[in-house]
Amino acid sequence: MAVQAWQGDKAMVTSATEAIRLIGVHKVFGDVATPVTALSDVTLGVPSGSFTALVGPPGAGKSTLLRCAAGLDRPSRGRIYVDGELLSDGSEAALARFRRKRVGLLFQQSGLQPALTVLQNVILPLRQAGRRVDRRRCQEILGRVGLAGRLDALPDRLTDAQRQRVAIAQALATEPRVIFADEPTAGLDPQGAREILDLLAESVQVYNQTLLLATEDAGIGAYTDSVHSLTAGRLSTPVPADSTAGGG
Ligand SMILES: Nc1ncnc2c1ncn2[C@@H]1O[C@H](COP(=O)(O)OP(=O)(O)OP(=O)(O)O)[C@@H](O)[C@H]1O
Repeated sequence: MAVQAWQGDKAMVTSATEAIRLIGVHKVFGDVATPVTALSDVTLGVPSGSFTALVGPPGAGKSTLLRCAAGLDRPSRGRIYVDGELLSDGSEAALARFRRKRVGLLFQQSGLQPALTVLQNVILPLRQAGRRVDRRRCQEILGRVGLAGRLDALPDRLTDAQRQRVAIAQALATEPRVIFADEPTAGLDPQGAREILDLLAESVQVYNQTLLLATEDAGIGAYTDSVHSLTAGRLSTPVPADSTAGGG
């Protein structure tokens, strides 16, 4: 098991089954005169192989938490472990390497390259990470997200939901252990949103990945293993999926 123990933290339970652990994470933006506290003493464990949601209103700190956990931003205080690696101490170069190799990012805007086809967009992150490109596998992933017939299409010929499917395929292609998704269904109609969430839930199972997803949608529990609630930068007790989804 690649996950190291969270040693030195006597209060924490050592766990080899957690993909993400935040310990006492604070994040303050702004200067000393006008600080904005985005995260306040957040401690959170996300089990390996789970689909975990972070729910909260606008400004609650969801994006900040995801950005810190994905190594895109640094906490002001506290420690973050992802896939057994302590992030908070890493250099910029080490963080960038970590992101390319271990983390998948799925954000509101898909960030697809408009001049590249669907298949080329899925191959791109592999090339950027210096990885061997297995076109057959990329095609298989695109088939799994329902785009087998659109491999050669350019992004502007797709619907919003299809573009988000390409972004999911991109996130899956590099085989990250952990995927961070920030409002991945924003702007989609209810049917499109349901399809994307079903797809993400299925991908977590098929590829045995860990997904931490931020949303304002309190109904997310129907898709996830657990839901954490974030309000004004503070986390409240997780809600077991059984109590929100009727055990299904
Ligand atoms: N780069 C930044 N500089 C200053 N303040 C920031 C910055 N990023 C976030 N904040 C502030 O931190 C707080 C949390 O913002 P964050 O975007 O993490 O919340 P959120 O729950 O993701 O909300 P939303 O869904 O609206 O993005 C807010 O008060 C926000 O204004």
